[in-house]
Amino acid sequence: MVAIQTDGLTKRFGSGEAGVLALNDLDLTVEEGEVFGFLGPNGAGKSTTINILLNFIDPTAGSAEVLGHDVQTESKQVRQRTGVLPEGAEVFERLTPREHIAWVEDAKGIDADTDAILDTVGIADAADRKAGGFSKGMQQRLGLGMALAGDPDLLILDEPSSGLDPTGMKEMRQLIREQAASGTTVFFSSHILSEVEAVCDRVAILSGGELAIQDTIENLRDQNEGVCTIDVEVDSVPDSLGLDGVAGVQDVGVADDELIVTCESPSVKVDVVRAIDERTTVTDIVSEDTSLETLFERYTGESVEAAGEQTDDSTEAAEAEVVA
Ligand SMILES: Nc1ncnc2c1ncn2[C@@H]1O[C@H](COP(=O)(O)OP(=O)(O)OP(=O)(O)O)[C@@H](O)[C@H]1O
Repeated sequence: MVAIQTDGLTKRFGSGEAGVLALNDLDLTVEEGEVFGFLGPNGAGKSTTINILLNFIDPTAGSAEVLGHDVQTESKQVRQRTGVLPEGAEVFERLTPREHIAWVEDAKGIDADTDAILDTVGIADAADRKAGGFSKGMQQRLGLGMALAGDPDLLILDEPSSGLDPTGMKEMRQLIREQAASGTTVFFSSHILSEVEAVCDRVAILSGGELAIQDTIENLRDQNEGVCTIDVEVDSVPDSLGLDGVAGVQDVGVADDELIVTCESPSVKVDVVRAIDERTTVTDIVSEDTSLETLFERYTGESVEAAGEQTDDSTEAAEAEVVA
């Protein structure tokens, strides 16, 4: 079944020359059980899309369904079955996390296992402390806890790692994976492309209010990778490399015990390694995939930095720590 479907979704703010076409004829499909990454530079229309899905704003044209419910006429059912972490989640300063979850229980008419949720998001120790003094990361964790209340079928997370430290980011990935494994569809927007790459089944890239592409990251790579290079380390370079007969090999270079082979497409790489392996012992292979960053830049015409990814030293250090 389809978790999110938009047909010709269009949103114009204002009119005339001062008007902004925030979304233009967006057709998006998110299957149930998927982890779906929603990407795009600042102003691409991501929040506008999410706000329409949650019926916070009306589309100018087109329609959208969430979990089979029309977002405008059946928004109550949509909200009942959807957990939302808005961008920069704000908390009620005078309420404790326990009271926040109780507030969601009231609003949605559901029962939640509050202790288990607060434990999952890592703020069980602060369950009865007023949220006024919470750090941004704790607020984000609390926001996520509120999204998880009632065991929703769909999680919509707007920049979920915003404000989280490296440990928090790692836990967020883990949690997204766990939610997906239990059957929950996860739809999230992010500027942190490594995060998207690590957890998503499919992505959509928005650019200027229009859908530039939606596909699996693998397919995007396959379609976009042209000429590529593979470095094959061998224990001794044979007199004849045996690569003349391999279709798709464009060039071969030798440096010490390394063969640098240029292939016309990624699918050639396997044949290259097999051919070399028949004549000598392959000790290492280095092959770089097209990164999501490259794809993002290709589809949006913007560099990731310009599009809003934080690439300051602290973020890079944090990411490195997470990967490690
Ligand atoms: N209430 C509004 N009134 C007028 N213009 C708006 C309004 N909300 C959004 N826009 C405009 O619509 C366009 C899309 O904005 P939107 O917030 O959806 O982008 P986004 O992809 O979520 O960006 P970001 O990554 O910066 O959050 C932008 O040009 C924005 O200025």
